[in-house]
Amino acid sequence: MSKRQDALDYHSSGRKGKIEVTTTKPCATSLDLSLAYSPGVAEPCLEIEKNPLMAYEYTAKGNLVAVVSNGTAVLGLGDIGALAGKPVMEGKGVLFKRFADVDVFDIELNTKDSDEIIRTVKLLEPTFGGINLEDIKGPECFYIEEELKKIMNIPVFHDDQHGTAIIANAGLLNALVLVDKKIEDIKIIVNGAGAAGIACANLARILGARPENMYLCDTKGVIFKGRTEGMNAYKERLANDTDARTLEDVMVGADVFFGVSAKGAVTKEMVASMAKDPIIFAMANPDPEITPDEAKAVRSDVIIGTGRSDYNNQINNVLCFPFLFRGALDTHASAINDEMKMAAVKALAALAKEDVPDSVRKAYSNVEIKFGREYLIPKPFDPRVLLHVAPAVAQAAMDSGVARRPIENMAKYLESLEALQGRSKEIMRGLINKAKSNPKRVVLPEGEEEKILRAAQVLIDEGIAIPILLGDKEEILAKIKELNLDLGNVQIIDPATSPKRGEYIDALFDMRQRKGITRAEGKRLIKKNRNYYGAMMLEKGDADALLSGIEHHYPDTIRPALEIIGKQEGLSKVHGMYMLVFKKDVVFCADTTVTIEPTAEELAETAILTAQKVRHFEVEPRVAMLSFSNFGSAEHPLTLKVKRATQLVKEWAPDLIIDGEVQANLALDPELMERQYPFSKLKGNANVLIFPDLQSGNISYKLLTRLGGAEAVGPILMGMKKPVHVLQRGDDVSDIVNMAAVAVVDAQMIEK
Ligand SMILES: NC(=O)C1=CN([C@@H]2O[C@H](COP(=O)(O)OP(=O)(O)OC[C@H]3O[C@@H](n4cnc5c(N)ncnc54)[C@H](OP(=O)(O)O)[C@@H]3O)[C@@H](O)[C@H]2O)C=CC1
Ligand SMILES: CC(=O)C(=O)O
Ligand SMILES: [Mg+2]
Repeated sequence: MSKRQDALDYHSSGRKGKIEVTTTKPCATSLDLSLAYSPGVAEPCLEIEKNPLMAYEYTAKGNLVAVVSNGTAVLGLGDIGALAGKPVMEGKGVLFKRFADVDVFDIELNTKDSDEIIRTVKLLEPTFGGINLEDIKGPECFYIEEELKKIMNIPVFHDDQHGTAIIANAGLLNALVLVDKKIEDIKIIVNGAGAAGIACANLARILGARPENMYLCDTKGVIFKGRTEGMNAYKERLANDTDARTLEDVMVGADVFFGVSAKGAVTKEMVASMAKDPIIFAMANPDPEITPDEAKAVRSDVIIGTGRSDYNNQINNVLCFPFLFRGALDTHASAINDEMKMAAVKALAALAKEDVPDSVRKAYSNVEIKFGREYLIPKPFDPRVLLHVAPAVAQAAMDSGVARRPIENMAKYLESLEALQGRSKEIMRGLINKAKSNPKRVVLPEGEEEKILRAAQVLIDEGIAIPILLGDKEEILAKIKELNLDLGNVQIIDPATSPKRGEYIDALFDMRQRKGITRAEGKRLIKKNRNYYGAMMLEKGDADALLSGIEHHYPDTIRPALEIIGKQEGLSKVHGMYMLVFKKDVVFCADTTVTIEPTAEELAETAILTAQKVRHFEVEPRVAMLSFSNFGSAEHPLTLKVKRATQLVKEWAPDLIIDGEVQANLALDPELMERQYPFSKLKGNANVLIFPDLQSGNISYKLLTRLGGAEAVGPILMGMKKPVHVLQRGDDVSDIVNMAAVAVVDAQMIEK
């Protein structure tokens, strides 16, 4: 199918268009109706009448942005009219929602009369927390924005001007670092002197570019002092005192080209005439002024970005407006000012220099992403952009006095932004904060693995754990250097040469001599098998937790821990669970990894240990003992086993909220439970699901991740004497960090 057809089908398949409105409150009963609408709704109305700021409390205003366009400069398609521009405006709504959870109404206005637009938008003020002007052409856009800013008390921001300027200049600052040039010295060409061009030029000047080194061009060529054709006050202010008349003229010796004009406006010859290490941001959409392939064909030293997502270095305002508005809305800012824009430039530029998480690499087909010529600015799917840009903007709003609701606790604010990105972040953040309150030593036997080293960096930077790396010291240090990490004085131990190896060999021999291990074999295991060395460190108190398995088979990792550490006294087995995170829910599933056919006693043990572990996550467990029967509805040895296990849990842990045996749908439907089985102890839907055997547990959690879209954290091992967790092959850095936090909190509990 053609790309054109793909795009048309994308827009027309299913519900037409790209957006719909959903509600945030229930409206299922007549009580709901009386609250949502008459008579209840009168109460918030009266509160807002008394104090208009209460609209932020009782309505969606504070998170609602109008994307307003008259369709006169839709991408680089030009004046295609308000209606034809609607797919782009809906698209902006999708991006606002996807990247920053900002709600949008797109408003297409069928007029080219600037004053009519101003009047209309002003009248919309009660509805919205902010106004994002989009694809309104220059020079009208300047007047419209300036006037609206004067008369409105909510942020008004023309995305094509400032969003583009912010991202282009953030990219420029980083590109200049790479080519070792100073902004004061460079010659900059801006092609296109409309909304985007004028704003890009103005911001570059604020950042230090010299007016005499900057040349603007439009359809009539260079904008020079004294030109009369096609001029306006905004072009006039940036006119250069020059004899050059064409783009071709000014491109000679230029260091930087900003293209915000039209497809194909730049030729290969022009690129060839630029200075050494030329920087080209060909930002026209959907087709750039010149493609990266064309530019690279004539200049191997070029650094190039485009507005498109299918090339490296996407210089597009999508990287700005969702996050900038997030910070502005969260502070109830009355405006988006220069300080906030500058904060966004700096935050974006700085973030590109940081190490990139695996989740981002995965979203981009695992390509290596590292600050450099092909990665100047962060990627839109990098979840850290929200966490860096929104707080920087919010802080600038507060510092510059436009915030009407200052953020009192930035750390909490950051957590709330993480929560926007999913429940897992929120729950994991709780656990990570617990870990940070008293970090413990976590030994990582796979010390030279890249993911382990990157995870160690996060653990150190965030103060979650004190990593100890096992492996060849020289090799690990070289890898740290190659990855550009800074692990400070991280402890690195080579088991082959460690002074402790004798003591550990003796201990292993003592433990295992009657279980078939000779002294020579003990020596080999401690020196050569780092999982044995790591487990022995834990046993001897030289580490507080062990985390391994990223490059090993599960049995190879767990065996040394079972032999050396062993399970807790009084337990029949160790048990394994997964935390499954859905958009709105979290469930904990066990046993998903260890015991194939548990007895009733073992099942009861799984339930109790899982409930205990769930409390580490600050979640109150509600346990369902799953089967294919509801409270005796089907009598069979398998259902009777679950029934008996439930009774045992009730005896052994009488305070636990638990019931069974139940079918999965009933466990997750409190209304049905209340209606049909009002006697059940399980009130509210279950968040801990105990499966009757390993087959059902393992199959279910895998189905839930595959078909249900759940994110899985685990396997979390329960019942070991000391904290040991097994990583999965293919785990990301964030998975390793999460499991380290789990291990640290385990270690804290043991200390208590
Ligand atoms: N990557 C990104 O994030 C963004 C990219 N853009 C792109 O920038 C372009 C302009 O958008 P915007 O500023 O909003 O539109 P405007 O209509 O406000 O401005 C367009 C400007 O480009 C000039 N122009 C048009 N064609 C040419 C050409 N062949 N050579 C030189 N100048 C030309 C026009 O000249 P004149 O004044 O003589 O009419 C005008 O100055 C679009 O392609 C758009 O997609 C815009 C915003 C963000
Ligand atoms: C990206 C954008 O806003 C534009 O091309 O108009
Ligand atoms: Mg636009």
